[in-house]
Amino acid sequence: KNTSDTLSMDEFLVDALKGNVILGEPRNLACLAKTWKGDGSSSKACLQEINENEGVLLTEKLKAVDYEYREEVHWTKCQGLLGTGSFGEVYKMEDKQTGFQCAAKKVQVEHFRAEELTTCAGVTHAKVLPLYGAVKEGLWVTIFMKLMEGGSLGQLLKQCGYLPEDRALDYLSQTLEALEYLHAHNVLHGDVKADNVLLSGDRSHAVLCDFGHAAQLHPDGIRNCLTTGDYVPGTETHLAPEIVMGKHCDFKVDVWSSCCMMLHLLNGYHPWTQYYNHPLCLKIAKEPPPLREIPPSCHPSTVQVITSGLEKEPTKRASAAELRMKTCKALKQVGGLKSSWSGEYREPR
Ligand SMILES: CN1C=C[C@@](O)(C#Cc2ccnc(-n3nc(C(N)=O)c4cc(F)ccc43)c2)C1=O
Repeated sequence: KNTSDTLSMDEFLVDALKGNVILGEPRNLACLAKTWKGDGSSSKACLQEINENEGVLLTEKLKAVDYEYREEVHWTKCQGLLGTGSFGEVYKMEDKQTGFQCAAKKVQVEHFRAEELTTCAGVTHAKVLPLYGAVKEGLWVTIFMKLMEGGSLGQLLKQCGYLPEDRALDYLSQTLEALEYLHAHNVLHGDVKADNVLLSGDRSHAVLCDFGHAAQLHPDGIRNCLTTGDYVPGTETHLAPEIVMGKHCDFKVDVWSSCCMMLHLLNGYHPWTQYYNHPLCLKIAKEPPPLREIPPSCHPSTVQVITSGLEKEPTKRASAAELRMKTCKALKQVGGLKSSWSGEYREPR
């Protein structure tokens, strides 16, 4: 089918989807999500819109009833808040009909970015959090996703201070696997950090989440400047120099952030914060990369990994694929994954 047919097919589909919740495909959700732009002034929202319920569910475990899927009617939050993502709160939820439990992130329509869904819909990778669907109900967008019993790496760090080198290398390697896949599919994550890495119940598996800052970069390499348009910068301590300087940005910004996360895992605190006050972006632009924050106890190959990922010049910085290989080698050099979860607390360095 040529593009114009496909476009009209998508437009036709969106028209059919408006006002309904169906069991559908990722591309249906991606098309519908693009119509969920907050017009910025909820006063315009007429009564009909406040009552509107539409969306696409991607798994049969979440069952719409008569083309509706409403909170407290068809699904309900259970227990408390799991965490907070970019512009949203995350809850554990249960489908009232099937009893299936998963996680749900609620975002106000005016803060919703279609990229949060268009970049991860249809993405299937062992290291990326699976999307189960999304519905709009009035002025809220609720995004459903797989429940990760181990919580976030950020929460684990708060519990145990900082991680042993082998554990930190293992989580960095899994994060780089996700980035390698996303970058190969022209998706830039935009907010790589410990809070956005979720863990399985036994903490052995990690998945990358939170596409609220993601961007689909055009493969023809047109000048991508993340500080224009509706890009919402990620976490300040993890921002790459080219972002804070408003320069050309590409996938390498995620590699820089992943090594800022690595310093956070190894030290128990974000980089820059022990040496500088806010606004940190001026220091990130001016100062050399924070290599002095690498713990002296680290193996030389671990130092090499972080050094390659914290190159200020993006063209000299390692790609996610290159850094993952270096990280796997470093993990072998330190003797592989040995440290157990003894639950001991390590006072941040
Ligand atoms: C595929 N997809 C769809 C929405 C998404 O952009 C997100 C997110 C997000 C942001 C922050 N935090 C969590 N978060 N999720 C869980 C969970 N699934 O169990 C969770 C559990 C916690 F303990 C803390 C934060 C948590 C999830 C995305 O990636």
